[in-house]
Amino acid sequence: MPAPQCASCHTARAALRRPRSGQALCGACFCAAFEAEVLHTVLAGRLLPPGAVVAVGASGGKDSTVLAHVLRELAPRLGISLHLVAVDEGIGGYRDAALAAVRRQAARWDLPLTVVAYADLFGGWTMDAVARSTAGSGRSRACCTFCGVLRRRALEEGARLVGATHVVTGHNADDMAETVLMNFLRGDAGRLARGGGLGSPGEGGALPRCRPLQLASQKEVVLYAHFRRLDYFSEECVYAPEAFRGHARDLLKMLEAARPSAVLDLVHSAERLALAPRRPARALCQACALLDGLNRGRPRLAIGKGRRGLDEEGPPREPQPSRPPTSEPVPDF
Ligand SMILES: Nc1ncnc2c1ncn2[C@@H]1O[C@H](COP(=O)(O)OP(=O)(O)OP(=O)(O)O)[C@@H](O)[C@H]1O
Repeated sequence: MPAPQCASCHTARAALRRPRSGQALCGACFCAAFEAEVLHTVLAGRLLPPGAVVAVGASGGKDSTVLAHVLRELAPRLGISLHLVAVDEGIGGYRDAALAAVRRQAARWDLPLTVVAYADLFGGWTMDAVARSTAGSGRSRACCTFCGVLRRRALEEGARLVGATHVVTGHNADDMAETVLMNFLRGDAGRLARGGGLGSPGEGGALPRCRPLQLASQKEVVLYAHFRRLDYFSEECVYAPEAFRGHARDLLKMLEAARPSAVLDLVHSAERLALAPRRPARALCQACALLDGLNRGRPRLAIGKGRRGLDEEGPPREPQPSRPPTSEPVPDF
């Protein structure tokens, strides 16, 4: 049976059915619809005002590749300028190849690119050194906790370096729904309450951040990359396989099979949640608390598995001399 006609232009043959609506579209009309929806997300949420200098967190993966491409298409209408910021976490056998993809994108799209490295920002610590330091049971989970916090800080530093006024990341609806599930499963009411919405207005002096793809499904991000023939890096991080997120992802797939709207329902429920009162400011920010634990050779304390961790409050600690990760810290996992 021949493919139906595109429901939008009525001239080309449809190349896909949109996963959520079932609408049959040709590749060109699908890409135009996808871009229009991201434009709507940005305008309706007032995420990026005219004149904004936007640092795009560029990992080389499909989401940030699609985000950078879509924002480049929309930039003239939004009146914004873009700067790619890539973070080199120091993950051997993974990040170098991903960074090569970012460099190709920057050259092809004629966008400025700045690379910032954990090793330079965090007193010599790379993710490989952190992984060695936290080796033992639960190693990979700890890696993702450290990496998430440090990457957030690194992106902020990179964005400031290039004079950005806003930071955007490529998180899509599936990423957000997984995060909501993870926070529920961990009973982390504070993160649930803080994680909703399309971004943060830039509290505590931080640059405003947003996620323009937050309402786009992973399947459609992949379809957009396919029809726009985008070149991206698709391998999984070497530390990801045992991360807790994998369980949330499996659970989400089962939920979605039973209830196709489950992903967006979870995203929207998080937007409306206000479970926990705001926590008082910590003596140390998350990144500094983690680095402090690493430098003491006690990473377990920093992620909340010790007596006074990331999620516990306490009086400020005496500053410790920074210890470069040349010798193996005593693992306490
Ligand atoms: N090394 C990095 N440098 C700059 N930004 C990053 C980096 N890693 C992640 N990000 C930003 O954080 C977002 C979420 O990253 P994460 O790795 O959690 O998810 P992802 O779905 O695999 O994203 P992507 O497909 O873009 O890699 C990315 O889309 C990107 O904007």
